[in-house]
Amino acid sequence: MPTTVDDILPLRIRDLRYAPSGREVLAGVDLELGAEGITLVLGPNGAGKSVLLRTICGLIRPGGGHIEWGGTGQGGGGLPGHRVKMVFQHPMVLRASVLDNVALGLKPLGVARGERRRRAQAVLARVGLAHRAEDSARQLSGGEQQRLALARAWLTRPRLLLLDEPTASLDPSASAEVERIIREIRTDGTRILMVTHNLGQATRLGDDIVFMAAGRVCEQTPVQRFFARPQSEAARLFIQGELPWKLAF
Ligand SMILES: Nc1ncnc2c1ncn2[C@@H]1O[C@H](COP(=O)(O)OP(=O)(O)OP(=O)(O)O)[C@@H](O)[C@H]1O
Repeated sequence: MPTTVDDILPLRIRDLRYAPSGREVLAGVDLELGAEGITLVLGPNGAGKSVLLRTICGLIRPGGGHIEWGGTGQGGGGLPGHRVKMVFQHPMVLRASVLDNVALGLKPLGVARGERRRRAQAVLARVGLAHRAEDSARQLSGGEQQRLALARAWLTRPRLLLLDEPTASLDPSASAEVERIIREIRTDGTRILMVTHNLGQATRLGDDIVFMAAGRVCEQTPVQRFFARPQSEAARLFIQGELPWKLAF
């Protein structure tokens, strides 16, 4: 039986460092992501969670360390193109229709215009925005814009999706809808690494938790064990609401 070599996962990160102007923002991050599931990144403000995601997707160049993509054993830190996508707390929305905003995701892949629009329409139906396809994207609510951003990322069937607080500005019902979409994207075969400050959301969505403080990963633990018996003192204080809002670097 032929074996498929996964060019993205597992993802192995070793001793990742980033110190702009000499201040350590990532102070030696070790992390491993297996082939499936949803990993939630928790930690206090300033822990380096967003910087870690931006470094993984190539928006920030690390000062040191190693990112190894996939099961080939070949590392080097190069990003394997469109197979890794990131969605931000405030999504980028162009002055164009909802459909064109989503179809845009397929343009770099050389997909013909008609096919781009057909696939965009199909993914819009999956995020509940099919009826808004021809509306101006800038007229969408915050929750709808976030669903648009998820649709644009989902359209390309990424192997790994990085989500930086995608529900931080949303009300509970809009958040619940985004959580439903995230679960569907995962079921479709996309690995998810997501930052959140919402502990309820972490228990609802997460398979495991990566807890960060002061630019390091303190622990990576299955979700139920994390909340019942965190391994690190920093995580225990964080769960109890007693960790200082920002740890000194
Ligand atoms: N592009 C950047 N270049 C240099 N420093 C940065 C950059 N982005 C963030 N920082 C700094 O790195 C530190 C960690 O920021 P980061 O946004 O990763 O924290 P976070 O854990 O995501 O916090 P929050 O929960 O508040 O979003 C902060 O002190 C921030 O000012």
